[in-house]
Amino acid sequence: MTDTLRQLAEVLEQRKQADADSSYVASLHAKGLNKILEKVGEECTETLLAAKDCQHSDDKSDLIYETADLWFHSLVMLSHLGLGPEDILQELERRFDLSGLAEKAARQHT
Ligand SMILES: N=c1c2ncn([C@@H]3O[C@H](COP(=O)(O)OP(=O)(O)OP(=O)(O)O)[C@@H](O)[C@H]3O)c2ncn1[C@@H]1O[C@H](COP(=O)(O)O)[C@@H](O)[C@H]1O
Repeated sequence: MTDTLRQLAEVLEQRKQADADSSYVASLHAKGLNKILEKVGEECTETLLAAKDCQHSDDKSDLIYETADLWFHSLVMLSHLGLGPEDILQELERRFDLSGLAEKAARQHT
């Protein structure tokens, strides 16, 4: 699973140097951060709608498709800002064995 993210991140880094006419990722970088954020927001909304629509259905394919779009555009956003999936995975790993409720309580006492 992590290997897929690593491979995609490598492609995204290569596409920073690519021609915007032949690469969707390069075209997003060329349009700049605001366009990338607009796409992340759009995909986020589409993911929420797909989740609502499929909650009582056995067919979750739309949710899988929209979440893939959201993850992909989030990775482009991170790449644009000099970050990659390894930074997020590292943060998630740091949180292993730390209850969300305990973490929240600790924050409220600082
Ligand atoms: N995983 C993806 C991926 N997921 C989604 N998309 C594109 O993201 C876009 C999603 O935007 P929308 O659904 O809003 O469609 P749209 O209306 O065409 O978009 P806009 O015109 O509104 O920007 C579509 O063009 C999809 O093809 C992706 N484009 C590329 N990748 C990966 O990135 C690699 C590099 O892509 P290129 O830079 O195009 O070579 C590819 O080999 C893939 O591995």
